[in-house]
Amino acid sequence: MLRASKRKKLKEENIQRLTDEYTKYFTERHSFEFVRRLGVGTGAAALLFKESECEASGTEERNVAVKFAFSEYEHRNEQADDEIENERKWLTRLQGAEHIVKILSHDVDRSKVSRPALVLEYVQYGSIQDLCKRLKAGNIRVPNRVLWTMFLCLTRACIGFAYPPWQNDEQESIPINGIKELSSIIHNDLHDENVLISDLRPDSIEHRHVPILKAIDFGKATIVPAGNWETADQKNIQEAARLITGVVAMKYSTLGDENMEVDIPDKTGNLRKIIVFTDPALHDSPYLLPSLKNILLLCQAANPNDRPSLQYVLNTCEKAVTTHTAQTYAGIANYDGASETDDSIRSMIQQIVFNADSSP
Ligand SMILES: Nc1ncnc2c1ncn2[C@@H]1O[C@H](COP(=O)(O)OP(=O)(O)OP(=O)(O)O)[C@@H](O)[C@H]1O
Repeated sequence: MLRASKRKKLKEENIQRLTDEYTKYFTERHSFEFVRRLGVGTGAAALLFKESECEASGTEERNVAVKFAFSEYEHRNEQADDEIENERKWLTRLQGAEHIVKILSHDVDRSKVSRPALVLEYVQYGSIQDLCKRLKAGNIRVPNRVLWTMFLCLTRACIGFAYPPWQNDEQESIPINGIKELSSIIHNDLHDENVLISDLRPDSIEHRHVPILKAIDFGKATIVPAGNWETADQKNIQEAARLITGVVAMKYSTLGDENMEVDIPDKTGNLRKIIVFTDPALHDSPYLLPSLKNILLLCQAANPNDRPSLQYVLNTCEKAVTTHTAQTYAGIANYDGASETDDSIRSMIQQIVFNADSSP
């Protein structure tokens, strides 16, 4: 058995060797320039490159992420390689959805590199986990209106999984009259390091002040078989609501889920007792609008059949994002509703997202 320090050293050497290999490969074949390492997960590492392309109008530059299979333990290498290939398959199928990271069309010649790799759109403002760390350090509460927008993003990502194909950064919505078949794809690993923060979209109501979120890491994605106890939509929306719970609780990777019985109004407004499995910080939060708290709780119902449909969650979030103003939050006791104005939201996002250092 190797000592932890020795294992760490070997791991670092291994990542560096693969980094050198990919830098050589992409520099020679694709006019890429290595910038820095983006992150290391359990089965892969990601590198940032600057890509320059000569167009008639001059040289165009863009940042791209290269993700390659890597694992700390050799016996898991094959699994890590399989996950990259699995991710390639799903990202190709889900290509074009606005809230899912794009796979870029650079095939990697496997005979020239030792491990499989993907070239991806670079999502530049760090993960939800990075955000939670900053919130915790600054003891900053995320305004309700920002939470609604973030949840709407993740709901659209879930719709993205459910109804491919998509085209040209298409905003995901439920197709009408069954013109698309339900895919039953589950992401299967939608945790706070697998949702990254991208840019604002000044011409979009949803992303004028709050940047767009994108799901990454489809290595464990799969299809839920028909007749499973939990459908793909039920599982995906539960993971999405849990992620927002982490933002409310300012906890990252440390949510302490518990079963609890709560009274929640159903679609018709009747109170029902429902068992939910979530961190008590969500239920106990004094500053959330009841409708936001309820929908987050409901999506984490222990019985998947109690979770709402994607259509219901989409309609509820869309309505909140498009109609709520700071005034909507004026009645919450001991809460400074001024933090819900457009100006406050803009300056908070500037402080905790755009001015923050997202490099490791
Ligand atoms: N497209 C991207 N843009 C920016 N950073 C990225 C991108 N893809 C990956 N990263 C960074 O690299 C890290 C590792 O990537 P990823 O989560 O996909 O690896 P993994 O080993 O499959 O993860 P896990 O441990 O969740 O299985 C991410 O947490 C993120 O910080």
